[in-house]
Amino acid sequence: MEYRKILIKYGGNAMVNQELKEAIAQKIKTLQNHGVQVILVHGGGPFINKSLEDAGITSQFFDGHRHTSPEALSCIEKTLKGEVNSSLVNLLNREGLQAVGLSGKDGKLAIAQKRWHLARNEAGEESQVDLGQVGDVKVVNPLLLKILLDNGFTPVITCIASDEKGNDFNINGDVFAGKIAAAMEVDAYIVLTDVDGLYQDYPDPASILKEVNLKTIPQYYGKAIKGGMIPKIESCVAALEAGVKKAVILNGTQPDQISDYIINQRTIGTTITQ
Ligand SMILES: Nc1ncnc2c1ncn2[C@@H]1O[C@H](COP(=O)(O)OP(=O)(O)O)[C@@H](O)[C@H]1O
Ligand SMILES: CC(=O)N[C@@H](CCC(=O)OP(=O)(O)O)C(=O)O
Repeated sequence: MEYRKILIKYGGNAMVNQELKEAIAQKIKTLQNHGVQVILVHGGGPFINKSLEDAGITSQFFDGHRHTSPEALSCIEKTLKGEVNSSLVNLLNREGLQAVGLSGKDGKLAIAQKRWHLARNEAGEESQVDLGQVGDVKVVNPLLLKILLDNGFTPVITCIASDEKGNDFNINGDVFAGKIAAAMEVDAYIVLTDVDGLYQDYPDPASILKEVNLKTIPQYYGKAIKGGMIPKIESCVAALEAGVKKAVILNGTQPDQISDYIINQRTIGTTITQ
């Protein structure tokens, strides 16, 4: 298949060092040279962990979502924008791209709403968890991103957004990326993390599931799909259900996987199929 427009979600766990981030930036430039428009959405979990620790703020995860107090949110926003986003924009610009750093707030490209998280215990009982200032994406306004892409700019977007009243929210990077991928009607949604894909028996890499069908996903929750994999898979499902043709989880610590998948069309990673 021909890829004209793709969204890459770059997870913080795959931003291991500067060389690796540079290699990812080079791959994005290669894709652009091949006529592929790229939207880059990023998180930065390990960088946030460090900033919160330095500030003496503790945080806890529920099914891959970080409970976020107002005090933590301020620290998270500074880290994602001032540290992670700014560094990625810089690396892409150095490769010769024209990168534009954004969050959901810019041009109101994503409007958030508070997330009421539904947690399930081992007995299968559901309860609502208040995650504080954690949001979901309510609406995406694609115009700004279209204008940027059509004029040769590379949007680099981090997962902070406000609701209509201007309240700020921390949104899981995968959840945020899946919604943008859907609204931008990309040809492929690529999730870069620090493992080769979804493993049936984590952490055994030999147990990688090469293909998982939307219909069979529910049987993996609580088994293969745990922790950080929950929002990743959920975001792939959301993107596919909204019409995105391909969703795949690749290993961002092996940057060649990006060109292998998009340019050489090799079957790698875990593909979530319709
Ligand atoms: N079945 C599984 N297969 C692969 N990874 C898994 C699985 N279950 C949980 N994980 C964890 O999910 C992590 C990736 O999610 P996350 O930590 O949120 O990364 P990122 O920063 O890329 O978003 C992996 O590093 C791994 O520890
Ligand atoms: C609500 C929530 O969990 N927000 C995430 C945002 C960053 C993120 O998702 O980073 P990765 O893509 O590296 O995992 C957090 O605070 O860690």
